[in-house]
Amino acid sequence: MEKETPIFELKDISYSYPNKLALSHINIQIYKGDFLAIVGPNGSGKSTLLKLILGLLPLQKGDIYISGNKINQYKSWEDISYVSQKSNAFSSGFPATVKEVVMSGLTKNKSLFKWFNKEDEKKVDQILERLNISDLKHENIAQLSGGQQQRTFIARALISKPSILILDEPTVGIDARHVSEFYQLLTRLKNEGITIILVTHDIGVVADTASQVACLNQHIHFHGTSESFKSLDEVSISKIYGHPVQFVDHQHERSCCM
Ligand SMILES: Nc1ncnc2c1ncn2[C@@H]1O[C@H](COP(=O)(O)OP(=O)(O)OP(=O)(O)O)[C@@H](O)[C@H]1O
Repeated sequence: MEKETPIFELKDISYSYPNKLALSHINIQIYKGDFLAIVGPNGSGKSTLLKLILGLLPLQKGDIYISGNKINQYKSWEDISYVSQKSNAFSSGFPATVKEVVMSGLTKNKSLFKWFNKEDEKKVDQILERLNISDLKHENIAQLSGGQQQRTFIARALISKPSILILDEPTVGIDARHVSEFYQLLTRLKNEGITIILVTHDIGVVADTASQVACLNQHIHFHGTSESFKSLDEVSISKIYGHPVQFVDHQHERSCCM
């Protein structure tokens, strides 16, 4: 049987900022339908890795292939949606409603100067309903809570029906109920066949939600199924994090204290 082409293939990637080595010899393959959680301590290179995958930083060493094409020859960027860590950092005067922000997610599929139509309005309504924020449609984005803003940006990322969703710490500042709703949404999206790459600090939750976990700290220290990640002991995870990690046993799940 012919081997499946990975959606993303990173070959021996290293990246340095002036005076700072951020990533060293990264090799990783991500396949269609994978839900990969990338975990690691602060400053371990997670955002840098995402930015390289998205072509937002230039390659210095190594190669990245997307669906078999060298990254600089890849053309179907509209298939990839990205929600950045700073998406919900707004100044209070930012003049846009939830509807406008979500609709702007359709612009990458439109030719310049083409106005939005009734069909686009319908898409906005559907995605707002799906994320349970229909009531916020005409609210000013800057005046919403962090959790509401986050869901608005997820809606914006999803409205163009991407086949790949990349999220950088989307649950920062979100309360526990919304975090749990958010992971249920990701599980649904994964079941629909969307490939998901998620950078997060929620180790306990991702181990139960993602299909694969990669532990990054300049190098990839571990990459495997979430089952094999869950079987790692405190000593192994502490080594990855570079400081002691203690597991807390809740009734149904394991979480981490760092
Ligand atoms: N623009 C930059 N210039 C110089 N150094 C940078 C720059 N961006 C990141 N770094 C450094 O590179 C390293 C990796 O940063 P990166 O943001 O990728 O880590 P991270 O794992 O995403 O961190 P966090 O969990 O805190 O968001 C850090 O030491 C950081 O200080």
